[in-house]
Amino acid sequence: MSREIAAEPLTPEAFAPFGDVIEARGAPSFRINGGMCDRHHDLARLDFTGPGNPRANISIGFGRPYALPLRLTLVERHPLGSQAFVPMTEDPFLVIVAPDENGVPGRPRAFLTAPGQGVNYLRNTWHGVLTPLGRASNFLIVDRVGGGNNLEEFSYAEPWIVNAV
Ligand SMILES: NC(=O)N[C@@H](O)C(=O)O
Ligand code: NI
Repeated sequence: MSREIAAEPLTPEAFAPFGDVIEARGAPSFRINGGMCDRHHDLARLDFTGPGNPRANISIGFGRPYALPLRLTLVERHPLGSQAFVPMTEDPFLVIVAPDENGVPGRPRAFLTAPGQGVNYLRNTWHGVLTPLGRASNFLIVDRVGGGNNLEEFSYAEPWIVNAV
């Protein structure tokens, strides 16, 4: 079995089992501010649970770029909360997810974002860490603060070679 992973274009349909694509696509949900603003509403399934009064947290991550092809060994998941990354530039980034197979991640899938697309990982979804491409850039992060352990990491025995052709 090849350990080469070719990135796919990020689409809501393909990504749906893993999370949501955050972007202003198609007609707006509705207009606000007297018609001066088109609102694309309720784009992500936020989900925070567990001990210690969990709540949403907004942060900014200054992500440094990774070179391709990427040797992927580490994926992680957040059992107590969803996690969203929205780029603050038009630069693409790599979105890596994997199905859960009895508690361990299976073969990863990689998606390349179109300019401006962000993602929301559903709670407990295996994913690679934030992987900017191109320039170092800021990302808005929406995830969980609260009690308990919200990070589970897994290292594959052999690396996957991820590329974006
Ligand atoms: N820890 C953190 O803020 N980021 C990671 O969870 C990640 O998915 O990049
Ligand atoms: Ni994460």
